[in-house]
Amino acid sequence: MTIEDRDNAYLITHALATDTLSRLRDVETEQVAFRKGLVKLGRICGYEIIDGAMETEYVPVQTPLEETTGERVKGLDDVVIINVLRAATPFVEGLLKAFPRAKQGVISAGRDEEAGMTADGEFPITIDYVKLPEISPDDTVIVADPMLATGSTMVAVLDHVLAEADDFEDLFVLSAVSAPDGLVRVSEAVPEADLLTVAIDDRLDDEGFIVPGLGDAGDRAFRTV
Ligand SMILES: O=P(O)(O)OC[C@H]1O[C@H](OP(=O)(O)OP(=O)(O)O)[C@H](O)[C@@H]1O
Ligand SMILES: O=c1cc[nH]c(=O)[nH]1
Ligand SMILES: [Mg+2]
Repeated sequence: MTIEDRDNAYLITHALATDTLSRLRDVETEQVAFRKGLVKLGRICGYEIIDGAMETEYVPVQTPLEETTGERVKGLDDVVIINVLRAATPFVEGLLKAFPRAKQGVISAGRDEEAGMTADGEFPITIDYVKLPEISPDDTVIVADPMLATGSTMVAVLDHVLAEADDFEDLFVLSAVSAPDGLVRVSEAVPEADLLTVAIDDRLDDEGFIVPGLGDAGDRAFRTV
């Protein structure tokens, strides 16, 4: 297992995750490679969640030669993945390779960049669209967004999730890169969530970008700059 406990977050330290993230950070990585990198990182993170957080059970298996004992992951059908539009879309595509039968939700959320960051280090968040599946007590809920900067978006998203579901097996917030301030904001607002991230970076700049970070993930994946 390559998930390490770091105070209020769990770091996904798989070598392929850090390798992929390093390529995503590179300013020379162009749109297609960037998008594919997010897909790959989502798949690796999905496998790590399975390895680190899901139970297995022993089951009898009849091979073509004889009966033996196999080990299966429990609860693979009881997974809900919530895609925070838009940067999470390729990340979620990768996660779905690990959880192909997941129920999916979508929340469109955006920071009001023109309003800018408040003195408290938050952004006003606009939520345009919310469509969530039914969340059951047995479900592992994964809210995916590659960037956790001030945490304002994630807190707003989790408000919607928790308004519709208060009973679930686990609630994971999965990101590729997180800023320390964002991790603290989300863990204080939603203590029942476990925060999983591939990297915890140094700081936020005056515009609320993660430094060193990887820039604007949505713009790089969707080529809107
Ligand atoms: O932690 P925060 O300070 O809230 O910032 C993180 C958010 O910013 C990005 O989305 P953005 O608002 O750029 O929307 P986009 O995905 O459409 O580009 C990112 O994908 C997060 O959703
Ligand atoms: O650094 C950041 C902060 C918010 N959103 C991004 O895409 N990148
Ligand atoms: Mg963006």
